[in-house]
Amino acid sequence: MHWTPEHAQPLNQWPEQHLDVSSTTPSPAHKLELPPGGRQRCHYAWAHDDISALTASNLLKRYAEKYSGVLDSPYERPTLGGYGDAAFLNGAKGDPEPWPGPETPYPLASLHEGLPGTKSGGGGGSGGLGGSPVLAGNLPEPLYAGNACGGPSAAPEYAAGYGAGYLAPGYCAQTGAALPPPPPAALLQPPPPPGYGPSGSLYNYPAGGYAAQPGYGALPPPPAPPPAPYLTSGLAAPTPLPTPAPPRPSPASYGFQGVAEAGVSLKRKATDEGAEGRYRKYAFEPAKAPAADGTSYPAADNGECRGNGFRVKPPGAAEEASGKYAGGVPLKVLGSPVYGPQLEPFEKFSERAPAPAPRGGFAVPSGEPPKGVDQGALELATSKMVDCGPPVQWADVAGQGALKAALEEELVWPLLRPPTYPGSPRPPRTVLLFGPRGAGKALLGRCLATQLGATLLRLRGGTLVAPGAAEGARLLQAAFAAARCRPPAVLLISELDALLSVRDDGTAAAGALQAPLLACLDGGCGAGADGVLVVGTTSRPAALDEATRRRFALRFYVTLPDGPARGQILQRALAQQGCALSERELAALVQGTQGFSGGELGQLCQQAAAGAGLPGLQRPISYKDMEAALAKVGPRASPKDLDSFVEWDKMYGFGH
Ligand SMILES: Nc1ncnc2c1ncn2[C@@H]1O[C@H](COP(=O)(O)OP(=O)(O)OP(=O)(O)O)[C@@H](O)[C@H]1O
Ligand SMILES: [Mg+2]
Repeated sequence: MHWTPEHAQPLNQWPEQHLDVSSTTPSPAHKLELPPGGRQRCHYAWAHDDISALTASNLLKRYAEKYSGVLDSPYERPTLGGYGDAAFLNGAKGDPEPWPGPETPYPLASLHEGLPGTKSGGGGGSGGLGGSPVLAGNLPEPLYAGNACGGPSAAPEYAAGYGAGYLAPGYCAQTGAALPPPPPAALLQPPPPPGYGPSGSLYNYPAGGYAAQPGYGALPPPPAPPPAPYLTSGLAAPTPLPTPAPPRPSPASYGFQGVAEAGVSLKRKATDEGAEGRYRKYAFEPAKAPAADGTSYPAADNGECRGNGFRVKPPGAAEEASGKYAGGVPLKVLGSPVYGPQLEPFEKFSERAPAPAPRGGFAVPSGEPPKGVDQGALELATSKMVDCGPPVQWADVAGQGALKAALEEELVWPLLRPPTYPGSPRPPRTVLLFGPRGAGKALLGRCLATQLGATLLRLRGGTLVAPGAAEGARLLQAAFAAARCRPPAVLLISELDALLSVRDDGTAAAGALQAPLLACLDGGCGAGADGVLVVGTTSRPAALDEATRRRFALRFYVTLPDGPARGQILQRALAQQGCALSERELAALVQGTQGFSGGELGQLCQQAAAGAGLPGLQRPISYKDMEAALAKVGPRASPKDLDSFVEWDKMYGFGH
């Protein structure tokens, strides 16, 4: 469509123009019925996204080049014909015709044409509602009803330039509450002259806003507008900020700035659309879900020595004073790497300073010897039963990770923790460790004493039974009394099953020492007092009758060491013999000692050492010596035994 003088008529007398920017004839879809009494509706292409991005960007470019020149030169109202560039009218694809005459302002000036207050004459703009590239096509009502649709007009002399900026490409009043997003900008214009702007009288929106634009009222806000021809008017925009689609402001909020900002972002959208379809990136985006948190913390590196490798003493290294704990300093006892926080080094039990006052439930009044206990027996017990071995850290027990954790959580911490409230349940004072011979039950008992900072008193069931029931009973009571005298104390009774005679059919029978044992466990002879923990161990749990079994609040299965634990025990034992097998040999040995207990592994190494020569004269143990020793030392626990442990654990154990 070409610009004709009829377009110079007042806006509301203009014939309805519904131009599809892609053609000069309105498409049926674009032909909107005028609402009754409604004013001229201008429906711009961008609301119906008829203009292609390419066109928009071409137009943008072209106008940017052309329009920028205008701003610098005194404004001359161009002749009417100057706006009629068909390309802009119709956003026709392909290059628009050369711009006629001097740089003319943004063709939107025509929007002001015929508006009250606009300078008459020649009209302006590029063909009025349908005349501007912005206006081409069926775009929704301009926001400024006073302008495009009969409102007060923009100051004429700036109309085109500023009006263009202000009226803005594709900007027309919405007759409804739901307003299309403001058109983008051509709006990067220099600020309008004073009085020309939303606050000026120029814009008085109809009271109560606009009726809903057909098709807009009830619908969800339209998608962000596609690039529109109005972009042609924009000067070279500064790099618009990547802004999300502007919120849909109410009509009154559309000031020059508002539109400018919106224009900028929309302009950016258009160019972005034109460039790589980045338009969408400025549309409103729901917040992205935070990245799925799939990252787990890397498992602790068990490869390091602290994890589960014994710190092997280099061959020939001088034997360190015993009593030091693992941490690179060889111990007399076999041990596994650090478990849990490294504890303070302890001195030997006998030389050690008085045990640190135990904290929490294990704190006890100073040990008054219990009444009625034979003093002789007490001294005997104290001298014979108190264990002066080196402290044992969790790390000195190879493997058994789950069991160590259970012991710490179920026993050590509750004992060391102060009673949470008066009358709170007392922590357990008795624990039964059962499992194959040499599996490390006593070692764990010693470890508990170290963790509790307690005096360790050890006795074996077999030793008690030997002198006869009466003597045994006396010793037992003395042991419990001694423990009571040196709180906190751990009373480790190994081979508990020996205190109970067992019928041939394997069922438990009341043994000679069962009665005194139960009495002591029940608190007689001072055992149940605070500050004394009784650890019973047995490799024949089935021999314990129910009465005895129930006296132990906790019951844990001490299993045979697994492969890695066997490797650690072997390494340490061999290192103490000044032997260093190759990795491969060690691996073969670990493989060949399946089912061995820790005790049996120790015996194996001792056997190999014997094969390597007399003590003190022996050469380093070789793999061959180990192979020879394997012929003599084997695992004692049979698969049947192991099954019975598992069964008993299922029935009476605490699992871990
Ligand atoms: N897990 C282990 N880590 C390090 N050394 C171990 C381990 N298990 C056993 N040992 C060593 O094996 C030997 C026997 O251990 P312990 O006396 O604790 O076995 P036990 O279960 O009490 O045997 P028994 O049932 O015969 O009393 C000890 O020298 C101990 O240091
Ligand atoms: Mg033992």
